[in-house]
Order: sequence, then structure tokens, then C-alpha cells
Amino acid sequence: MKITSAEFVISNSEVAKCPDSRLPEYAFIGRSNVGKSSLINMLTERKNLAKTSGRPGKTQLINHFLINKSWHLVDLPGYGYAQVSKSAKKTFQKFITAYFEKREQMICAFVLIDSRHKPQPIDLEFMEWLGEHQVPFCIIYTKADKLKPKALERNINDYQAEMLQTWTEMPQYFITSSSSGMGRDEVLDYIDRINSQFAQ
Ligand SMILES: Nc1nc2c(ncn2[C@@H]2O[C@H](COP(=O)(O)OP(=O)(O)OP(=O)(O)O)[C@@H](O)[C@H]2O)c(=O)[nH]1
Ligand SMILES: [Mg+2]
Repeated sequence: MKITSAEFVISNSEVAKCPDSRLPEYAFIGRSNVGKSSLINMLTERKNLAKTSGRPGKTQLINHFLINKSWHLVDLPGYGYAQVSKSAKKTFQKFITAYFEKREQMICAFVLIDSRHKPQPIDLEFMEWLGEHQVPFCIIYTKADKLKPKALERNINDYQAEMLQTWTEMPQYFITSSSSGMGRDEVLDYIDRINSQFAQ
């Protein structure tokens, strides 16, 4: 898919104030600093469309971007920045959960996972939460440029093995690097395919 236009629409913390449109939308979610905002810039080939930072906790609101005047990309704040203790399991920021519960036009979430790390309970718990709430999602393993191919493969296999314990059907996954552009065509083609089904 060719990106012909990408515009910031609105930021807010209230799902009710998100754009009042029926356009299909795709939300990027994952731990703070995993590279959600950078991936939005990489996909759209716009350097500063979404604000990025080396420090976790940069994105604080729900940010809508209108792409090709026909669908939305949504940048969300990260979870897991304020260390979630075991007893506080499954307590993700309130408006993130409200967004996924209420936003009907959100047709596929992309859960971003830092490919450098071994499986993290908070990522597995978040995907379980999405499953319990019937939210469709795929996985994106980010920052692939930071690892040697063997280590990357090992970490992804470890995540997949963990997920097999909960899921009978494995979600689709992609491997990306916002610095090299790896995975760009695959993610955009996937979105394009869903968009055309949505339009029928
Ligand atoms: N090497 C490399 N660095 C990346 C990649 N993606 C993001 N980064 C870096 O990781 C840091 C965090 O990136 P962001 O895109 O701001 O992460 P985020 O998930 O939006 O973070 P929050 O908004 O705080 O939740 C920045 O310093 C980016 O430059 C990547 O694919 N490769
Ligand atoms: Mg961000």
C-alpha cells in the first residue's frame, strides 16, 4: 500500500471524544518505549508525525492519525511504565482498557513486543486481556535491528512457546525495525487486506 497522506487528527484521554467516524482503525499498544510511535512514523514515512522519545512514558494520550483519508492509525500510551506489581495484575491504564472495550471501529490491535527481551508477564497478560474481551490483535516484534538473527529467532520462539500455553490459534506476527524499515510492506499489506474486507 502506498501512503499518500498522513495527518494528525486529535489527542485525548476520553474514548467518547475520539473521532466520530466509521473509518476502520488500527491501534498500536505495548510497553512504554517498545517503539509504538516510531513504528507509526516508519510506516507512514513521516519523521515526526508521532512524538517519540528515548525516555519511556512519552505518549500520554490516545492519538488519532488519518491515513490516505480512509483509515486511522492510533498511537496509545504504553503500559508497564509504572511497574505493575503481581497483585495489580491486569490493571492497565483505565482509558486504554476503555478504548479497547468501547471503540467499535478498532478492527485490529497491534501488540508491540520488544524483540530483545525474553517473554514478559505484562505482555502475555495484556494479550490475555484482549482475548478475554474479544479484541482482535496481531503481534509486532520491534527493534529487530538490535539483535543478531539467531538471538532474534530464539526470543520470538520463546514468546510463541509461551503463547501456545494460552492460545489454540496463534495470532499473526510481524518483525519490524523502525530504523531499517524492515516489516513495513508486510504490515501495510496486512492493513490493506483488512481495509478491503471492511469496505465490502
Ligand atoms: N534501534 C531501534 N530503536 C528504536 C526502534 N523503534 C524505536 N526505537 C527507539 O526506542 C525509543 C522509544 O521509541 P518510541 O517510539 O518513543 O516508543 P513508544 O513505545 O512510543 O514509547 P511511549 O510513548 O513512551 O510508550 C526511541 O529512542 C526510539 O528511537 C527500532 O526499531 N530500532
Ligand atoms: Mg509513544
